[in-house]
Amino acid sequence: MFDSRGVRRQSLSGKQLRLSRLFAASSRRSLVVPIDHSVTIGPLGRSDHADSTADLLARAGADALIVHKGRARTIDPWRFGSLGLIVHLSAGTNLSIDRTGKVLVGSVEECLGLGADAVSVHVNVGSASEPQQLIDLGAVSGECSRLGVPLLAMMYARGPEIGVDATSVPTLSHLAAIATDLGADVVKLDYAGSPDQMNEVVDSCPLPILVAGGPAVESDAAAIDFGIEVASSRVAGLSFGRQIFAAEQPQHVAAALADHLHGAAPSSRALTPTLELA
Ligand SMILES: O=C(CO)COP(=O)(O)O
Ligand SMILES: N[C@@H](CC=O)C(=O)O
Repeated sequence: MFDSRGVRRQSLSGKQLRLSRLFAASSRRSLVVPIDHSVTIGPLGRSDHADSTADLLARAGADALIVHKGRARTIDPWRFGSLGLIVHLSAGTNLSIDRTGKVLVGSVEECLGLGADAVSVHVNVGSASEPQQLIDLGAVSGECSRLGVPLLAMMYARGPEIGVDATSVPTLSHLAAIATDLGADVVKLDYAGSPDQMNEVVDSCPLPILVAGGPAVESDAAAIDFGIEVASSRVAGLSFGRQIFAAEQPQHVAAALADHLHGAAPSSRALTPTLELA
């Protein structure tokens, strides 16, 4: 589409518009903070922890929070003035016989009713229930396309007999390919171990990649250094949960990472080509 001056204008879809809210306009990069761990491991703090975490993330300049639907209702809506809301649709617990099993616990429509900007699904490739988890990813991506809602796929190689290195370039590229093929808009992966190796994964994948933080490191400074190292690759951003909410000073770590990402050179894969707005 061209305007009267012959300048090409991208016609917007709901999915593209919502997706653009999750990335900083300056860098096209994103700091997303998941706090969806409580279904798996139990409470992450006091009863108001989700609200206080959303408050500090908004102050720190993070781009979005990932939380389950019921927990989202414990958060003051005013926190979401600048902070995006991603509602997580997967659940599984560490008390289960199948600790890598995941089931869907909500619908995209329900998340829209909560005000979500996007939804997320977690898939453990290699789990005994991998086939059902793939069915669920495909079904949610279909619903997301119909309703114009971005889908973040959290892809991990996890299972009792996983016969590959879960963070190798081939494995991470395979996980990213599954997310791409089944219709996700953004994929979250473990770190490949070095910026060069992460760039190999980026080069295999048309989707923006966010890197997960993994278990909290021993100091806030180490968490920040780790995030800066990851961000020196061409990934679209960070999805750091425990590195931030388990930090001694979560707001300090989140602010340092958000500042770094937003001041950094744009990632070439930060947004899909259809998201170039002008
Ligand atoms: O899957 C996860 C949260 O959704 C794990 O995130 P972290 O490794 O950053 O804690
Ligand atoms: N994303 C995980 C929770 C955090 O570790 C899940 O869906 O189980």
